[in-house]
Amino acid sequence: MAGAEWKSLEECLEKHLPLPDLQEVKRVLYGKELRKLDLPREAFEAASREDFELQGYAFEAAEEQLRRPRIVHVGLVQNRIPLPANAPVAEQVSALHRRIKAIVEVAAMCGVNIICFQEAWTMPFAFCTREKLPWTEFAESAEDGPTTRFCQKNHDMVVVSPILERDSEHGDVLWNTAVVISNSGAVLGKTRKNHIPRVGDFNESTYYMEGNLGHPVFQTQFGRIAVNICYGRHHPLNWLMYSINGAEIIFNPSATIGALSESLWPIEARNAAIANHCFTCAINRVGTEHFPNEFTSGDGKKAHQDFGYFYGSSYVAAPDSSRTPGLSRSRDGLLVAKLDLNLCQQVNDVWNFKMTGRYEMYARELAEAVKSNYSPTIVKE
Ligand SMILES: NC(=O)NCCC(=O)O
Repeated sequence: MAGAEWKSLEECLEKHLPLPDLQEVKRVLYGKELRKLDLPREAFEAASREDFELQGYAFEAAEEQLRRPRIVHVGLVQNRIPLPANAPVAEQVSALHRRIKAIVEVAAMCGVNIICFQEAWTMPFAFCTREKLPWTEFAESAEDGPTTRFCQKNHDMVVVSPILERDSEHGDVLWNTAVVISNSGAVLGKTRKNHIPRVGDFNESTYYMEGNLGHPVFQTQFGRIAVNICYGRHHPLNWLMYSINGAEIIFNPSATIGALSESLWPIEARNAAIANHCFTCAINRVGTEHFPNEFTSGDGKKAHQDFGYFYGSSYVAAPDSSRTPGLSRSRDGLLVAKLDLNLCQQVNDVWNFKMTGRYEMYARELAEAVKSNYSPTIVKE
């Protein structure tokens, strides 16, 4: 499995395919070609100074007679942890705040309205270790913890800030949470990871339970948004419920490694955008994180001190099946995408998945299927 030395699928295709083949391959793999955004020169200069990748693409919709275009610029941030996982907790958090501040400033230059960071962005993804300290010390209040206060200084942007939450008002319970901060600076609300992985080194059930807040959708000045945290992307019903509640953009802040999921990555969020007539934004962290103590995961493999390679490759997908190229597999990056939310309804009117979804039939059948005395309908000779 390639690490940082293999830069991206896109770079590989561009290097090896003759132009006519490249165009057809891209048409099939990425849908209709997106226009590159003309981002300000000073944004590229700042990105280069700060050593992160900056890319921008526009998703266009047809002109309508009765509705004006509903334009929103989203920003997706992927990054490495700047300090090693054994550095003092407060120093790690401060270093991540500093890193993200530099990227958010460039997002502001690019006119980003809604920005989303990666899953548990204030910490190393330490849940593989199953150790409690020091990792539980990274947990903070969603309402007024230091990271939420940091995100409230936000350049008139809505900020989606996925953190490890400590809910001190309710038994000090920890959650995997995304806080949504309005562009006014107010905390609009929070949402919690609904599906907790029990796969490979992803031992997250040691730290928190499945989310108990359902599928909230946040009405922002720029559109209705929802957050489907990482492993939730493998669950089509999770995407569906955010969409049924009216989400036009669903963010998927993640932490996932190449050996486990890289072949699933380009498919799942993109399929969700198609199936639910909405935009989806898939974000993954970058690099290999090393932990002080060895751990095993009951899979017969030798004890090890790292998770494997987080392959970045963040991208945005649209309801018409088009998608941006991914950010690189190896560098920190900011992906800016200009969306016209009118595309959601336009694609809905063409494909009618909501109208043809037969949800009442599935609701009835699922209500039966979850009963303990259910026997599956199998017709036998
Ligand atoms: N963070 C997380 O839920 N990772 C699980 C692995 C995956 O979904 O690819």
